[in-house]
Amino acid sequence: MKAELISKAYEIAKERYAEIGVDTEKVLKQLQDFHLSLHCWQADDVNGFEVKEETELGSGLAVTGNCPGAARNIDEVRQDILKAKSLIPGNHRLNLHEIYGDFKGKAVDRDEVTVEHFQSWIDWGKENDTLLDFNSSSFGHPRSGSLTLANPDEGTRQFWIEHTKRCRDIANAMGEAQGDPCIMNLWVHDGCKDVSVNHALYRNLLKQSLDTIFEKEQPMMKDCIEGKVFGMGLESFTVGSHDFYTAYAAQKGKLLTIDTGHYHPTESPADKVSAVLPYLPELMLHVSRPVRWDSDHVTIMDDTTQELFFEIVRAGALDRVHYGLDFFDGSINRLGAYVIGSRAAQKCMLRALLEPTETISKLELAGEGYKVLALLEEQKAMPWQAVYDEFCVRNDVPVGQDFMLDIDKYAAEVTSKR
Ligand SMILES: C[C@H](O)[C@H](O)[C@@H](O)C(=O)CO
Ligand SMILES: [Mn+2]
Repeated sequence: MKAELISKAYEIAKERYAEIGVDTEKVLKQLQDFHLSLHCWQADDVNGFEVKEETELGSGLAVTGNCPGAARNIDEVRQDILKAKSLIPGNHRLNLHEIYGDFKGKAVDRDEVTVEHFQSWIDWGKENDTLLDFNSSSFGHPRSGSLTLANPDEGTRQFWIEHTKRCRDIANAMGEAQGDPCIMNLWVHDGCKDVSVNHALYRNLLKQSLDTIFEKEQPMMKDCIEGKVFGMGLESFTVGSHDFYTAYAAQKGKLLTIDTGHYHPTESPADKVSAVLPYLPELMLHVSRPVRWDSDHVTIMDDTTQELFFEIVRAGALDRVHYGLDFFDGSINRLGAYVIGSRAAQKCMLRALLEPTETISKLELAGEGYKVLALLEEQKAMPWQAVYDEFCVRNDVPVGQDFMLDIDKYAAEVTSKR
């Protein structure tokens, strides 16, 4: 795209926004401070680096598609993530699952993992100016079954408690090493495929497990807990539902993870922001896109995502939210998926930052209903894209669809040879 054209369009956009009281230069600074946490698992279809017998992902999760070029090892995941980062404006964090440890070809069971298995990631983060976040991994293991932390079997439950405690130690060490708290997410698939009568038992067990896991103070990490409406093969009941974790987080001062793919089709994740923030310290997002039974399609600028970012900005909660991504699609170019999803999340944030919220809020409080509607409608066609293009230019990344050229080149030179 022609640099001159982009700059002209931006200058016009800047004036248009100034007319409604919005300072695009200030917004560009805010967008620069908006850091996504890129999920490592999009690079290799949630495979990870454990030495294991071929196992299906399972545990309520599934990745479909066989687009060639998936990363096959730690070097390829790192290479792809750096490539993705070079095509996404701004600087972003990396979100690691425990199964992505540097196990060096050795079988390390989940209750044996230590920070040593993540030392090379910590070093990589430093070398590449990338802060790390972390996740315990309860899926895709011979002991995953349908119940982990809520399993009535003492041995199985203790195995997963030990795993999760170790993950907190690792997250805390990451936080210490990077001088910035590591955000550690806990999601377990625990649930039932069919009708069951022991819901209270499972939930009490999950609560007890969480209490044990969280006993140790870990100052350089933050715990977040993520509910889900159902998982594949676990359709009838989810132990860690949204209500369960919201209540737990409120009582214990933990962060709640809102995964936009984890709710009923007509339930609004955006509406949860102002509902839970009076009770919770902070939120973690997993920005994704549900399509029927799948919760993990690539993020796009759909209404759900846009509304979520509007709600965060309108609530004045920008610095109380952590912005993780959580989609995985093995049917399209994986690097393309990273870039499309990340840019879509940024654009939704940009549009929210460009809203003349104060003006609209005053009109609403003055009872000027039609003007509120009118201004909100007008925002939809304001030239926000020109501001995003300028953001790309200032960050020295391809503007608009030009990133496809880089992705095709990378596919030809790198991923097609895998
Ligand atoms: C890899 C998983 O998607 C992730 O850990 C979890 O956050 C989830 O959303 C499960 O549906
Ligand atoms: Mn998630």
